[in-house]
Amino acid sequence: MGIILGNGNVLNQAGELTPMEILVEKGRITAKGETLDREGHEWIDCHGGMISAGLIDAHVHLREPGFEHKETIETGAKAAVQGGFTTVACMPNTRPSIDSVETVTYILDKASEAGMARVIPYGAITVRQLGKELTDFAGLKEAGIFALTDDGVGVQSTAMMKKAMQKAAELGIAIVAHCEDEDLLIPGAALHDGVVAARHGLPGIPSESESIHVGRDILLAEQTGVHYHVCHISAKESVRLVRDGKRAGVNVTCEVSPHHLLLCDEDIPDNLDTNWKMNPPLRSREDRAALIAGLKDGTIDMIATDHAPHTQEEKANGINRAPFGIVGLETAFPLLYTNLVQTGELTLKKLVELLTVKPAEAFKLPYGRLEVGAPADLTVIDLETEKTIDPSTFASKGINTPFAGWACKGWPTLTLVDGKIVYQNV
Ligand SMILES: NC(=O)N[C@@H](CC(=O)O)C(=O)O
Ligand SMILES: [Zn+2]
Ligand SMILES: [Zn+2]
Repeated sequence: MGIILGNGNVLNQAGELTPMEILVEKGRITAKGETLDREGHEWIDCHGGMISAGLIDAHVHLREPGFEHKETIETGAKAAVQGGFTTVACMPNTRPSIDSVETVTYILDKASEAGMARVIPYGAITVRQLGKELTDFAGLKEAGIFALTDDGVGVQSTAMMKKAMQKAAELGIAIVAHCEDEDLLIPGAALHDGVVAARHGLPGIPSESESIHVGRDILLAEQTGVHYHVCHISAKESVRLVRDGKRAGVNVTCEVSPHHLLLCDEDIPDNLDTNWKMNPPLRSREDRAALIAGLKDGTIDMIATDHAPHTQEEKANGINRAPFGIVGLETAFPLLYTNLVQTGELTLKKLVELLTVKPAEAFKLPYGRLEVGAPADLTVIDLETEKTIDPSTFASKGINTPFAGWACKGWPTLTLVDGKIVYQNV
């Protein structure tokens, strides 16, 4: 017996929503058609929602092992499916960091116990993410890592980055970079080095602290031939460097977060609420415009949330001492749909691609496509009902978001992973 998703619509090649039923059997999509034979199958009413391939997030922090007070693999994977994400790639800045086969195995076991979203762990580039010694790339690959990154910190040494890229290229693994040159950081700086930091008399985080690493690494990627991916791109100069790198034939991709697309430093409230503190910081209005332009012209390959849960106590430490980071899994699609698609900045088709097939293509994942034969990772989204973002409804332990109270359409109502219903709210 299979499951038919009925009374739903899918995007066609032209980007129009057209009625379509989807049959799911034994974890795969086995048929698509305007009306399918219901005989012997369970029929689920999608209430006119959009049926899409499950969303993919190449950048989340699940905090386990070590920081279970912020999030666990179970709560994070549950937050993922509640947000329509069926695959999430989790970052290695845990304790211990994901720098050993044991920790990779631990995470994969916990994720399959949770039985929610697929969780694909990143391996650390350097041991304990200290930037001093490369991890065992081949061993980590064998254990099942998604790609390599030291996200949370930048790889400071150019020589170390070059060595990492050479080795990763040999093994066919991507190097994914948190771009931040610590030489250019002022301790305690929390906001972008721009008008808002200046108005508050605060030290700022300059755009060059990011873009210098982006430029350096694109040159190294050109040399080594590795697939190089830039995390949470935020500065207009970084976008330009990636655009030029692509033009020059370098194998470079990048992601942008929903918050950098939707907010800029001028939106930060005067009380300096720490839910507006994240790394990289919200940059200027011009940077935000450059990110949207980069999405439109294909320079930016995908949207990734950088879901970074922290506790209320940690976030209550004031703008200088609170940790960087905001949650994103449960608000990404509604926010982007409402504030980029409904406003006419992006088409719905483009938004869905940026969250499905584009990350799948960049990282050669077998997900993200609504095709017969593909794994049945599916998301149904209600594009009509408006609801207000309410952190008390989050499955995540983190409620650190600057978007509480925003009215949005585009809420996921049904999520299937591997043919199993893991979230349903209809
Ligand atoms: N983005 C953030 O502001 N914080 C991330 C670290 C990171 O993504 O660099 C975290 O782990 O909390
Ligand atoms: Zn980062
Ligand atoms: Zn991150």
